Amino acid sequence: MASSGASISIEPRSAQGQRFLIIEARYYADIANELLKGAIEALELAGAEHDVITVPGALEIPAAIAMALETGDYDGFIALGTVIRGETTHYEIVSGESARALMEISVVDALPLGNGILTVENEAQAWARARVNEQNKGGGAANAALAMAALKARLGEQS
Ligand SMILES: Nc1c(NC[C@H](O)[C@H](O)[C@H](O)CO)[nH]c(=O)[nH]c1=O
Ligand SMILES: CC(=O)[C@@H](O)COP(=O)(O)O
Repeated sequence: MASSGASISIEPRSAQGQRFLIIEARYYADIANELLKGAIEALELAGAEHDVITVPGALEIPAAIAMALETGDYDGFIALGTVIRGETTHYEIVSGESARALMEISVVDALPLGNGILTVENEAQAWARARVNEQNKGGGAANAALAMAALKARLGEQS
């Protein structure tokens, strides 16, 4: 049955004139490089500008976004990192708390945010997800941020 309501697409439009901040945790530096490559390619393809800031680990990403928010310079955020399970319960803290804090800040502050923090069992799983010519999760996170920025702009136009 056809809907009578307006349809709001979240397909990214051209992001010309928009600026995104990539926050990358370089805990696993080589994997971080690949995630970053995918994210930058996606932003450039959409015509968006970007800055990159680096933090030590995934747990620092949400606070870095909170700090950057105060500048008012960004239309969206892309969180990149890799968390690999070790011997202890620390994995649960790093993977769960980083995701929880990202969800919280994105909802509370209505932020276009793509979560590209891999949470995996081993490096092989991480590489398969990071490689631009495989799962390209960095590009996927950037595309999610672009889509949400487009949605926010469209909803702003309607109000
Ligand atoms: N084990 C991983 C970490 N751990 C470090 C934390 O993110 C944090 O930097 C530290 O606890 C100091 O506050 N970070 C990752 O990004 N990936 C890991 O696998
Ligand atoms: C995800 C982690 O924090 C992990 O790398 C820590 O390893 P471990 O549990 O062996 O200390």
